Amino acid sequence: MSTRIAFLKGHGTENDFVIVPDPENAIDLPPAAVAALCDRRAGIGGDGLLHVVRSAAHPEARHLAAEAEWFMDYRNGDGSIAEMCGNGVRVFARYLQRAGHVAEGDVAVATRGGVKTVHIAKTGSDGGSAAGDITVGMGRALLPDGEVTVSVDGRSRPARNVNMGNPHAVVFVDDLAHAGDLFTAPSFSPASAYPDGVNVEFVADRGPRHVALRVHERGAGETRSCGTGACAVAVATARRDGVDPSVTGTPVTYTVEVPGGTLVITERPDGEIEMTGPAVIVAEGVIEEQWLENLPR
Ligand SMILES: N[C@H](CCC[C@H](N)C(=O)O)C(=O)O
Repeated sequence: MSTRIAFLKGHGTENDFVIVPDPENAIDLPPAAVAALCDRRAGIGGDGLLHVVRSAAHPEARHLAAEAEWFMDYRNGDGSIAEMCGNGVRVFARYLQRAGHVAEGDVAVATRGGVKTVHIAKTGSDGGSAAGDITVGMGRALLPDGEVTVSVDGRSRPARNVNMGNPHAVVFVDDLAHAGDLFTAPSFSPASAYPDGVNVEFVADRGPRHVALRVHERGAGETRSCGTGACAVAVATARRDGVDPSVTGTPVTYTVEVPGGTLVITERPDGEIEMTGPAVIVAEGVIEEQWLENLPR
């Protein structure tokens, strides 16, 4: 009799995730297994997978256990590992709340990009789909120097290099259709700018402090939303607009429309970036361990 492993499905502005609760880090999830679970036909389907592990039980998070009881072991849908996932950490917090591990209010979550503070507002009657339910302290953006270009459909455009713990290239366009079909990853130059690949965001203005984006995510393809990408876009747009809260001493807030909804990003004078948006648990079920064990390794 095979063991049945619990999973849940959730999303934040339609960036969707398979959630695998595994407090003691007992479930082996090699890249091929993650890719199979995230497969939208032969598996459960998701842009990524959130492996829910106690920090003390994971070699990469043990040193953070005193600060954050839970570690978000984030994987991209192709099985690759990313340092951070902004929509994912909101959905992760929603899972912790639903499972009774945390109440509404503040919770610290360990990630490969450091410990993030998450504030869970009182869940609305709609189960958390309302915008503005969960706020994440995303840390500071790094804006490395050096020219970067991104090419799609044979046209190169300048891009702003922004690191949110994971790498981003932000391209300003007049029309989001200029991003092309995004069936394949845009190319970038110089190759040295992103030795481990990059998340590419195309941004169009929608009004004062209001932009819209499309994104090709490293390890996932075009997604309906990217939380770290929305933060990178907000900071790149602020700098394009000549705004730097560390200089003005005043926070700046951007509304970022993603194909799957809306995220609100605030950059504070100390450089901390806060992202607010919804997070919804859609379903729960079981994974047949026999199926998981028979996957290619
Ligand atoms: N694909 C990204 C990780 C997920 C980021 C995105 N889903 C987010 O919400 O931040 C990367 O490889 O860096």
